[in-house]
Amino acid sequence: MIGWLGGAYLWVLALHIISVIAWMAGMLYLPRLYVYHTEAQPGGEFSEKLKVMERRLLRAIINPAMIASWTFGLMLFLHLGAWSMGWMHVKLTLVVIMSAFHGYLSRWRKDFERDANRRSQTFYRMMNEVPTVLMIGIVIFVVVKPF
Ligand code: HEM
Repeated sequence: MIGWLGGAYLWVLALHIISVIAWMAGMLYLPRLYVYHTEAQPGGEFSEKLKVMERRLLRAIINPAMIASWTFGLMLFLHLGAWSMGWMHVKLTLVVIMSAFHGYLSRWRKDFERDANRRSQTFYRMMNEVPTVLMIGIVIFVVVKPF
């Protein structure tokens, strides 16, 4: 499989970076909406507006962008034969944690949807930092390739 993308490699890399930017934009913003949501009166106008924003952000941007990031990323992975690269193992581990965090964001959205959130604002403020830290690690491993 190594080199199978041929001249399309750079196009796939560009598509990977574009989809990763969209995924990260949503992952960085959604927990911030949850911070605001803890301040809203359940059933009130602000809360209902936040529910629509959260649902659209997750379904229209974050979910498709994650699928595209994985698809293009795995194409690059096969092209490079990246299983032999140490940095790639660390990057993939961090990306798997990012994907699991995506799953938690989705679960928490459903709690807000049902007016059933019981987590505090402090909790969401802390969770808000998780994708930032993961993203910094991923970019350092993929660009600097420390090992
Ligand atoms: C979803 C699963 C992912 C897979 C399987 C994957 C895999 C890859 C592979 C194999 C490359 C090519 C590396 C090279 O050309 O040297 C790459 C490039 C890149 N990836 Fe990912 N990636 C994923 C997600 C992410 C995420 C979440 C980020 C950022 C938060 C990211 C950021 C980058 C960047 C910035 C590059 C360009 C590096 C360069 O050309 O120097 N990737 N990725």
